[in-house]
Amino acid sequence: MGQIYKALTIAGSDSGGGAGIQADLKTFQMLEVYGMSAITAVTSQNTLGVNGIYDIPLEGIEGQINSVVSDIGVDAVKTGMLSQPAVIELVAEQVIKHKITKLVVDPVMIAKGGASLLADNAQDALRSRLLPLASVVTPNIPEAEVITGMQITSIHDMKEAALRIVQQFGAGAAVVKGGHSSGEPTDVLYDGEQFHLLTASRYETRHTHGTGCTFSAAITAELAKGSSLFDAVQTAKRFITLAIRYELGIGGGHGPTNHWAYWRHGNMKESMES
Ligand SMILES: Nc1ncnc2c1ncn2[C@@H]1O[C@H](COP(=O)(O)OP(=O)(O)OP(=O)(O)O)[C@@H](O)[C@H]1O
Ligand SMILES: Cc1ncc(COP(=O)(O)O)c(N)n1
Repeated sequence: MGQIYKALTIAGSDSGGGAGIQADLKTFQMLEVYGMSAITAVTSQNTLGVNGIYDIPLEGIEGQINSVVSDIGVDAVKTGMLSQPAVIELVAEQVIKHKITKLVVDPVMIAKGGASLLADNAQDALRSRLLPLASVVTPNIPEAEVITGMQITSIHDMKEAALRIVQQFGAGAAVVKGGHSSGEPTDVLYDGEQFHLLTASRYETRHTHGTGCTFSAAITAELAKGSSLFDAVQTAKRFITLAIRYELGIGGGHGPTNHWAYWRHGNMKESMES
């Protein structure tokens, strides 16, 4: 079987299977990384929206992380929905305690349907406790605006926000995602030294539930395998573009992306270009 690479996601459960823990584990699996989870909250959710949020007690979250790390070990970790300031605090402590060096922080704040997945009073904890530990942070445009306090209306602004997330808040790198912009969905990576723009075609579809989770999980999987940050982000961009392009068309609202697409269509050269 060769070497087994391992990744842990610390995030919320999406009963509908398109975002959160479920999206992360499907993505890890497709990229041939062994996936593990520490669930922070259970959501009852489908493509129409979030119907309920049930937070897991702190000792339960800590127990899941300790169980996994102490026995199986992790090559990379990602965070998603962290829900409350105390959860952020706990995760930061665990990252330090377990000497996690490859940490992808997806600063999940609001679900596509509008439900809040991060308490308003948790934003400070996110900025001060978690961002300095992150190898890379992956906000969408509204999240980058909340983190930096600046308005983002152009690629120039996206670059400025990515720069601030690194220089002001201490993250190793930042990718400001362009899914919420108009026009091509260009993502801006600042790796601490230079900017890289990652562009793809925009597919007009309502089935974009969990795009951010899937993208950041793909970065995590590639980092777990030892890829450079730039290569990991490039692979993740390809993974999510194909997952959006080959939509499944499930559910009456914002349906999930297609986590099989990279595997089924990823080796077709033209699949990203047409
Ligand atoms: N319609 C689209 N066509 C192609 N790529 C897209 C589209 N929408 C988003 N993307 C890409 O998907 C990735 C995720 O970006 P997005 O800005 O949607 O994240 P997000 O809002 O955090 O996602 P979510 O909250 O749904 O999990 C980025 O690489 C972005 O460029
Ligand atoms: C448990 C969980 N985590 C993350 C998201 C964000 O995904 P989206 O913005 O596509 O709803 C979500 N809806 N649910």
